Amino acid sequence: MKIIGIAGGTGSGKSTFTNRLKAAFGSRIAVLYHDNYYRSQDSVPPEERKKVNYDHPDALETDRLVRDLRELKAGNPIDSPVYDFSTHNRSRRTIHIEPREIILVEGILVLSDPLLRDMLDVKIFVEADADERILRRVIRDVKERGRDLEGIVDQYLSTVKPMHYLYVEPTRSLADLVINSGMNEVAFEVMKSKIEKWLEDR
Ligand SMILES: Nc1ncnc2c1ncn2[C@@H]1O[C@H](COP(=O)(O)OP(=O)(O)O)[C@@H](O)[C@H]1O
Ligand SMILES: Nc1ccn([C@@H]2O[C@H](COP(=O)(O)O)[C@@H](O)[C@H]2O)c(=O)n1
Repeated sequence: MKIIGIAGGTGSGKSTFTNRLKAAFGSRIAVLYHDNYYRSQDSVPPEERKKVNYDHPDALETDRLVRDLRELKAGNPIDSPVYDFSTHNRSRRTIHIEPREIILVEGILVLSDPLLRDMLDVKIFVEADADERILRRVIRDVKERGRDLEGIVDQYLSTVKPMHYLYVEPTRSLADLVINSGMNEVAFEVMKSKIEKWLEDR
């Protein structure tokens, strides 16, 4: 089994790149989203949840993600948690994931944790200008994550932006490949060929 990590700032195009690879290989690839491992906040009142720093590594249960990857590597299925951004909490659902030859792990901080990073066979960092990333995030958070403009701006200035420069951006230098867009055709072809080779060699 090979594990590919896809990191990068919010709105950089991580999901875009991940989804293109997934679409090319279908059921031979499984995807684990680090976002699904945001900590459960059952005991935190809804108003308080909005104030949490979700861009700090401590907001994520990365040790559970590492355990799940180890299980998959050992040939065992896992039940991944599912996160609900509209309630800032884990949903009651889980996703059953069977071991696959290729696993993609996507999230802003997947290159930040040393244990997780050491499990990755390829480390990718997707970059995009900060203004483009925040503009994309505004549209996405309003349309898909139940947020309002004022809240998005407050959160961006108070936590998302400073944490990006503290924890996300420094992991760029740890990547094997830095790509300038999730739509980058050359990077897609390179990764597609690499995955095809892995699958042939099995
Ligand atoms: N190169 C691009 N050009 C235009 N829009 C893009 C590009 N890359 C991503 N997007 C759009 O920006 C939004 C955020 O991209 P996404 O891949 O979800 O980012 P991330 O997973 O890094 O937060 C999505 O609506 C996506 O369609
Ligand atoms: N309750 C939450 C949890 C996380 N976020 C934000 O999600 C961003 C990471 O996801 P991307 O798809 O944008 O990479 C991260 O920047 C967190 O701020 C949130 O808003 N609410």
